[in-house]
Amino acid sequence: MAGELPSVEACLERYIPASDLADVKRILYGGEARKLNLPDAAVSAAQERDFELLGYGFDAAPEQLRRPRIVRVGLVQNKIPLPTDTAVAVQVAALHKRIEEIVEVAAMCGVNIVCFQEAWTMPFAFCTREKLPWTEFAESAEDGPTTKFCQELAKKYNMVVISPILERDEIHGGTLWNAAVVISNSGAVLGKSRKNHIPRVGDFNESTYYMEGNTGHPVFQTQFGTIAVNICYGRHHPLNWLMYSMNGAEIIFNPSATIGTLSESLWPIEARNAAIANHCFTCPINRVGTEYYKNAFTSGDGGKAHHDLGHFYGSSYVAAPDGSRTPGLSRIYDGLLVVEMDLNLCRQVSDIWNFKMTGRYEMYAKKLTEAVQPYFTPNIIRE
Ligand SMILES: NC(=O)NCCC(=O)O
Repeated sequence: MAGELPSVEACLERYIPASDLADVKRILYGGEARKLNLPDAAVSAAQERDFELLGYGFDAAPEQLRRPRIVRVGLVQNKIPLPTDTAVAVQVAALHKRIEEIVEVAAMCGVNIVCFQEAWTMPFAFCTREKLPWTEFAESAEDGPTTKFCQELAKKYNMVVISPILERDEIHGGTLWNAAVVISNSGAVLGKSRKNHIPRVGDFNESTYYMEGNTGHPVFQTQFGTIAVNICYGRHHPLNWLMYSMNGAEIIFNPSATIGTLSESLWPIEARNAAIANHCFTCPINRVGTEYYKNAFTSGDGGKAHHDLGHFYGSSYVAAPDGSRTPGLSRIYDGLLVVEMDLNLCRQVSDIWNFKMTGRYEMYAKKLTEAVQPYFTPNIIRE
């Protein structure tokens, strides 16, 4: 979008004096992330295919009894390639094609686990409150065309694929869900994780389409690490992150769709804080671009009807358990962020900070059990 700042990091690089830049990065990002050497073929393919390609690495200290557990994750952010009034099947096919060309580059970069953005096969059309044609984008998580497409990618590239889609569950009355399908590198569907928290903010009218998820906090044991998916608005709920961590997640992906005016100042904080609080890696991903709808819609606030939800600001990044983080991908371009991580860092940081040992979970569990009762009285001490 014309006039949008391409990237905060590029701005810092350009305007902070060289003598101060290392300190600024240490304070803002927890240090200068190690740059990955990505293959020339991948760099030129990304250029030809018109997307940004960045690579960083997080290291852990060598241990005597455990070998390093190195994994490469790939975070994909993209615009919708076609106008929102193009035929549904044509839009889906164009998105499959776009993702295929990005995943091919991810494979060249040695990515083991790739994750796409929330509802990646469609425009984020829930703002409109119209049912058709948007509900036609919904597919079976188990054997829909997008899952089949991702299974082929997973087998071809020996890669775990996380595919967040609008799910139609035919077995339960054709209900709709916002779900992430997790496909093993063998090509088998490992399972799905449904979005637990549905936004009721601004034009994010998702509650018109689907309900809060009923799959809890599943964690998937893959060949490359133990992973979970906390979809978008769940990012604002610290206990949601905690529960994935309680189930043993070492990497929590956060595929999202969110806009500048609402959440951009929260974006660098929430997932990074979750990585710190839970001794794990977190991977927030956001789409890019502004999606235009032919029929105007209102926000129910007396304001003018409008044709778009706002600017999706990308800025996908990875945060590590020690609180350091990579720079973000661009705010406006499609991109692939490749991040190498040694999962041994999770336990190493846990042994330093001990949040799992010092957390007073019993006390919280007891009080929360009381607090959700209708006749709860808060413990306020007055004079
Ligand atoms: N997709 C979604 O849940 N967006 C809500 C806005 C936000 O969480 O920033």
